[in-house]
Amino acid sequence: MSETLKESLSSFVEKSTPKCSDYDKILGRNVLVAPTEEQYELLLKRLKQQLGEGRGEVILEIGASEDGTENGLLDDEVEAAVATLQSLADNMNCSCVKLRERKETRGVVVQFLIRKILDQTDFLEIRVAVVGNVDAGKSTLLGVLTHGELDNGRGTARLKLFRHKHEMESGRTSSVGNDILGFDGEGNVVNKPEHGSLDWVKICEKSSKVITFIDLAGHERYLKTTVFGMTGHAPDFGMLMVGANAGIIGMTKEHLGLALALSVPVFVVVTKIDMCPSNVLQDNLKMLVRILKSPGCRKVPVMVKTSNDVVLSATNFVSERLCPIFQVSNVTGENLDLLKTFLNLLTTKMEYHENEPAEFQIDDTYSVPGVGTVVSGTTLKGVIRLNDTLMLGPDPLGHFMPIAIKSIHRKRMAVKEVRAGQTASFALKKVKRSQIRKGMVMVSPALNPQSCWEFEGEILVLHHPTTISSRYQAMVHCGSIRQTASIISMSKECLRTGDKALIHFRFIKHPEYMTPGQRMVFREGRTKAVGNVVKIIAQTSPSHQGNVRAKQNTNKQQQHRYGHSQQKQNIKKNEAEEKENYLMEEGAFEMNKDNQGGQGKRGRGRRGRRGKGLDQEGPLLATSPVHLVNRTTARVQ
Ligand SMILES: Nc1nc2c(ncn2[C@@H]2O[C@H](COP(=O)(O)OP(=O)(O)OP(=O)(O)O)[C@@H](O)[C@H]2O)c(=O)[nH]1
Repeated sequence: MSETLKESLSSFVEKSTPKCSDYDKILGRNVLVAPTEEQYELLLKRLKQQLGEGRGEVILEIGASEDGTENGLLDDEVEAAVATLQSLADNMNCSCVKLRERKETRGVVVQFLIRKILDQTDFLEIRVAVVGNVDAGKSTLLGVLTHGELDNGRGTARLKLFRHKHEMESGRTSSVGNDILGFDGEGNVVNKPEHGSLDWVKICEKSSKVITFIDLAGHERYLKTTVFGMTGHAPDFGMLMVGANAGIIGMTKEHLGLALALSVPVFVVVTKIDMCPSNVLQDNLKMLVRILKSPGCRKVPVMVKTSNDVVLSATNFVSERLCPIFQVSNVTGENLDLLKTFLNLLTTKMEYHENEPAEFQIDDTYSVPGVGTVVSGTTLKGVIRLNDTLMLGPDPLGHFMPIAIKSIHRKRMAVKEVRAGQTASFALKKVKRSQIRKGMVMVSPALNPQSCWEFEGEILVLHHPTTISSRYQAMVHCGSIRQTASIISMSKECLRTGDKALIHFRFIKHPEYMTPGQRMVFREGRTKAVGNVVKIIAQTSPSHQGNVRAKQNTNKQQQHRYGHSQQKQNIKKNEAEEKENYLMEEGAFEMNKDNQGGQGKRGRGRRGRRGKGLDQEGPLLATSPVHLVNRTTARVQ
């Protein structure tokens, strides 16, 4: 183990290791060597609890003494302890894989990965949001990891991941993409591309753990999409990418700040070490460590250089505070094995409640030929089974409608159920894609879901150039909700950077489904505030503006349903409007410095109508059919 890692961890581990009096009887070096019956039962109970906390896996150490002195087991003791551990693992239907062994004062201390053995259609799921400035090498690293082929330094690896024609042409990611990396029980990568493409079903069948990378755009103009990826896709971890030669530039700090604000634990991957002079690399690493340790971040950075470091940092990566740093090359492959081992060992401590009524947040919708309307998203609570009836909503009037789950896919694999913490897509019957939008939910009828136009949030302003006061409007990101809201009132007269306040918000377009305690981001351009939803304000009649809008939308829906003579025309009009709304949402009509062409005029018109305070960024998504077609047929999980 490198000295720096040892030093950084020693103080940290002591503070973060929980002491639990219930399990006093199973502490100590020898407990696994010859446990009594009572101890064995307690060990089993503890293992069950740890597996539950780690969503199906845990790293255990044998041979460490209670007080840290006289560590280590002798050869025959190790044999006995391993036999006990194996028996405990068998009892819990788990695999038991040795990770590393170290010499201590008395003998050896060994660490094992205990992982639940699941059937072919089940696997552990970890979501990693990939962030970092443009050109940091995000898409390239994902291409290299998931396809097993190194990059040539000129972008060959990333081509496998781009979804849009304009991405191929510009080399820039613009949408939220998903890529998966599967590990079998022994920790081997199972991804095997056939003719350049990956069969997700095969990967999932062979995997006991699947890492889903949420590939987010690095460019500032796509910040709205990046924030949506971080809030709406519920990542367990953030992988912050930094180009070795460029260092902390552009959006790197913004993305790090976002992960911190959303309490997503972060690890850093420094790429391009093959092409960076060592003095530049050292300077950039120093700067990175300084930023991570700064009062704003309060992280404990650790450089991961050996496989021992990997196990140690993965074992202690239970807290948001630790921040492992990897230095890799996508061209030579240096240190990529360390990163892969680390990914295999990642376990989330996020709590998911399977016993509560189901809640599913929708982050995308699709029209799949021959299947119909499909929604994808994350199961936040409970278990959703085939043929369950859930309440889908809220619609523009704030209502929910019952909807039956006709088929479920996890990572494109047909399954019978999904549990809290897992992403999935559902094929829905008798509902048009145009009736569903990102941010809607599907929840158990037992929750009797209510929508809200207004809510209260406790907010900390991270950055604002001047002051925020009532009637200020900005984008609320909360789960997969992404809608402009205006400030009705605040507990303070005005807010500046660093101020905290209780704020009463009102959505401007339609009601949403929210729950107290949800994390939220309130932002416009570089203005950023974060906080929690504290109160949902039940409201029987929405605001006037909302009411009119809601009525218009409902009328359109009724016309769809009852098939008036103008039905076809209306459908066309609705579709055109929906397309326009979508493009408007994505900022395609907004003016942008890089594009002063035909769209600009339209952009000004839109901007004019949308008024002050709306999202200022102007991603120039292609408005060509290519983009729209791609979007519609984008990958379904
Ligand atoms: N020499 C070298 N080049 C790399 C490495 N990683 C990425 N590159 C190159 O860096 C360029 C940018 O990589 P991308 O993967 O597109 O960067 P990105 O962070 O995904 O950029 P956005 O998608 O726009 O956010 C490409 O030309 C890659 O070939 C590396 O480790 N070494």
